[in-house]
Amino acid sequence: MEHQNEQYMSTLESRPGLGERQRSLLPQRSAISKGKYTLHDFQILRTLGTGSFGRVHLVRSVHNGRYYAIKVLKKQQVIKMKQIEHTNDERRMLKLVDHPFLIRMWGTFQDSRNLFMVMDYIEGGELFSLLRKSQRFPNPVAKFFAAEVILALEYLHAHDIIYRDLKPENILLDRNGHIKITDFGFAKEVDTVTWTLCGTPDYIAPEVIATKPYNKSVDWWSLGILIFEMLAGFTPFYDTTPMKTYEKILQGKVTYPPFFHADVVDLLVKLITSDLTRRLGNLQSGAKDVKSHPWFSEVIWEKLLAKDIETPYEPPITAGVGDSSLFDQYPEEHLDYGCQGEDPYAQYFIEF
Ligand SMILES: Nc1ncnc2c1ncn2[C@@H]1O[C@H](COP(=O)(O)OP(=O)(O)OP(=O)(O)O)[C@@H](O)[C@H]1O
Repeated sequence: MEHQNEQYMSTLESRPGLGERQRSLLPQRSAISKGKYTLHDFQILRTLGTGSFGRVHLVRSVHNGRYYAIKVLKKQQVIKMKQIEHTNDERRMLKLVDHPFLIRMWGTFQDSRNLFMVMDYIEGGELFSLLRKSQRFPNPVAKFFAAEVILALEYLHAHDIIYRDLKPENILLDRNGHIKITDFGFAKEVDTVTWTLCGTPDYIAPEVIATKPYNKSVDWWSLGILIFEMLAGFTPFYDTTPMKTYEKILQGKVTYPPFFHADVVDLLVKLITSDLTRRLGNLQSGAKDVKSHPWFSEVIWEKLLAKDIETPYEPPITAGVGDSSLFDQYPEEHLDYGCQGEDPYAQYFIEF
């Protein structure tokens, strides 16, 4: 099973200050403080996933015996890839957000080489793995996951956060089969527009490729790609290289498989459009327009938010709490965690 782990970030970067908030609209969750934990508070069990800057481990608290996921980022790698600002953004966003379908972070700490983020452990694995195993989802299953994603996006957008990296790899399933969106590495708090080229090739909106200013609209585009992929088993602009994929995205020609329902084609045509004045979600009524689309007519949004709706798939978590059999295996490597020597990068990560 291969993850498409290529992400593209350009040093075009957001132009400083433009449209970015100085202070957040979200309440600061006081329980999350920096340096609240140390490595000694956890026993590291295994690797759950790897990313561009480090890995995510399953860990167990030596105090309360509970399982958590710790995301570790190598400072040197973050700096090499010019991701200091995004990393600090990720920490800040995760500290702020509080929603049933978004990952919860408990705290952060650092040593001289690495940054650590302590999060809830979500046992059901990635939506990506389930999708590859299933090849494609039946209409109601895709609709259920899409609807939970919409509630998460609605919440983020209401707080002026663009997520920017929606894809099945970043959607985890909890033990009951509800989604949790993880990886806020590209999330950004903006009140107008931004410019950074980031995301994953297949999911990038045309306005991002064309380096035009963009906003929350990019997440609605990615939602369209996600729904397409869940129903088809492949993405609409798939090609062998990112460059060819970008070309296809800019051409904007989508072929809808004949087994797609007419309702969903209508929805996708309105999401996967480069015309920002017509893209659903990006219009006057925002997320409401998406939620009231006929494809979602049977969704009772309040019940869904309350998790008061039966999930279509319950992850087979056989070994009880802390089971990690639904995650792929990654080769374990020697860990250089806990170094307390000289830290040449200390000034870049004072929030951790
Ligand atoms: N809270 C969690 N519980 C369980 N598994 C998790 C959790 N957070 C992350 N993972 C696993 O680790 C993987 C990598 O996490 P994440 O995407 O946050 O890392 P990343 O370094 O930002 O990766 P990328 O370079 O792909 O953006 C996820 O796809 C998932 O499989």
